[in-house]
Amino acid sequence: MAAKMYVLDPPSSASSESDLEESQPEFSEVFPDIELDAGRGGNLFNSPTSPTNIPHYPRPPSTGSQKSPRSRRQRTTSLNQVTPAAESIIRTPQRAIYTAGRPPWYNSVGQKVEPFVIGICGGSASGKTTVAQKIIESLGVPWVTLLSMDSFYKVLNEKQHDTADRNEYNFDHPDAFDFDLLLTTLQKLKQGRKVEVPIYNFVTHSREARTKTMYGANVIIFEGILTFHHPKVTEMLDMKVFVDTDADVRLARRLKRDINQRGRDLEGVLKQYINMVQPSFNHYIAPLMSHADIIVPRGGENEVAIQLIVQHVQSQLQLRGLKLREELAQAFASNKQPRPDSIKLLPTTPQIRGLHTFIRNKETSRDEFIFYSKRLIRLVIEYTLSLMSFVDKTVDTPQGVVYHGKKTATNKICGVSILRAGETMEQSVCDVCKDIRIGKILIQTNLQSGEPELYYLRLPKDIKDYKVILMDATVATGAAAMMAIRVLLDHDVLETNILIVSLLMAESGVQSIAYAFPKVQIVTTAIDPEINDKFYVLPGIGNFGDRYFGTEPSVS
Ligand SMILES: Nc1ncnc2c1ncn2[C@@H]1O[C@H](COP(=O)(O)OP(=O)(O)O)[C@@H](O)[C@H]1O
Ligand SMILES: Nc1ccn([C@@H]2O[C@H](COP(=O)(O)O)[C@@H](O)[C@H]2O)c(=O)n1
Repeated sequence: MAAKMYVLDPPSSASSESDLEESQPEFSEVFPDIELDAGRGGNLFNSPTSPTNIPHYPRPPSTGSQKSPRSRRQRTTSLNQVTPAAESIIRTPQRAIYTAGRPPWYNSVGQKVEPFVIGICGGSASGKTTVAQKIIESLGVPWVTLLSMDSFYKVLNEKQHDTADRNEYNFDHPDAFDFDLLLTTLQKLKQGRKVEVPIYNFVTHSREARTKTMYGANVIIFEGILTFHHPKVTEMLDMKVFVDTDADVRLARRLKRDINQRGRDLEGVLKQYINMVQPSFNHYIAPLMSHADIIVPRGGENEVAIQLIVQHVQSQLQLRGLKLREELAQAFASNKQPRPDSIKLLPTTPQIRGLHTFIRNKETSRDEFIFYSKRLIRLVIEYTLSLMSFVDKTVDTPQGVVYHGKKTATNKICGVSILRAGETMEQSVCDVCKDIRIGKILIQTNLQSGEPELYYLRLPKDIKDYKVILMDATVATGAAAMMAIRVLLDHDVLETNILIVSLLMAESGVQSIAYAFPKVQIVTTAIDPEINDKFYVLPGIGNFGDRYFGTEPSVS
């Protein structure tokens, strides 16, 4: 399935422009197009509808200019985006759901697998962005981050602004760029972490107030006129591509683009080109060609060169590729390990076994299934709270007598549900933690690869300061739970501050999580011994989400 390029405004899948006036400042989202219902976290799924049974409404192809009802304008700003697969957008009257997600970017021991970084360098209007778009289209991987060097133009002072307005400021000199910011941004992206990328406005020669939130991906493309200028940046590139297009073609394209899109006039473009763009190209940019692994003459129309690049990237991705679930399923299957202390199993009382008997019974009606699941959820959530640190608190009773009590050491507790099944646990956590904030992570299984993929996330912006109760109804191989934990760690949540909470876990899943993330507490009401070749827990409860939301496939 080919990933298609969509330039959205608000932007495409994994990047979001965080606009100070317009966005909700308390939450950051990966897919801002998804509209959540009002409330603490919003309800992504109006049960019983699941994303898999909502019809697909592919988005019509974009022309490349960013358009939304919020701000319709021509592209005057730097281009940074992460691409979703086009066919994989579900549109309902209320919301859009992206159904192509990011495959695991970590291995079976929880360590990150670095993305493949392609650097594209070349003169202005040589076709760098076009080449990048074509690579993305052909790559067929669902999650690619495209970072543009334009975002890192320095902020100008008043005098420099006047110079720029007279077309006399040299934007083609290395000094025009903030290489420090560029370096840290690229480093963070390469580590899979969240970054805020400036949005550059070519009309005003300035950064916009809003930024774009971007995440590392399996492939990162970084393009710009001086991509290979800084040795530390060049070091980070796994593949260096130079787009070599004739100067007259570049000038012709630039004239058209700058007049149509960047608010310039003919005279100004020519003046800037002759005095700065051309000399800087000859002096700084053209010599960078010697760093390139591949030179692409003529740019985007050179299909052969683009296919060669794509084949190389695909083979590199395959080398790093993961059969994560399979690996996890086998990791601890034959190798019986003692359970680590981080695993907190509720005492297996007759009451707990009784509740399990209801929800494991295939004859249990949906109504009863929901009722008894809710009871069990409440117990596991209360138990989770009992694992928090408590401090002494003394109060006066209405009788004027002192009571020496306790209170939780922190009020900064946040719930994060792994959609869809984890959402069933939200109400319970809201019932026991007053005013708790709820985040959401949508992870689904890719039906072709069998691997979990990250589709959407919405987390409180300051989540790093919180203890996080991460909720999923069941854990089998642990692949999805590990993905969610990885997301939290990438948002700087401390491993010691994460508790993964489930009704039922498989022994090997528990072991995998505990081994990969030893400081994460794992809380559950039962641990089953096996998983089958479809990665279902045995004896298990079947598909919890399907039974709870009533979306079980009908048996004819
Ligand atoms: N092969 C091509 N044929 C015609 N126009 C092109 C071609 N490649 C790029 N362009 C146009 O030239 C301009 C600059 O291309 P772009 O890919 O944005 O270059 P860069 O990123 O190097 O500045 C854009 O307006 C684009 O539409
Ligand atoms: N305020 C600015 C900033 C940059 N430029 C020109 O943009 C060119 C780089 O962008 P490409 O998309 O062409 O790679 C560069 O050559 C600068 O001269 C500008 O005109 N105004």
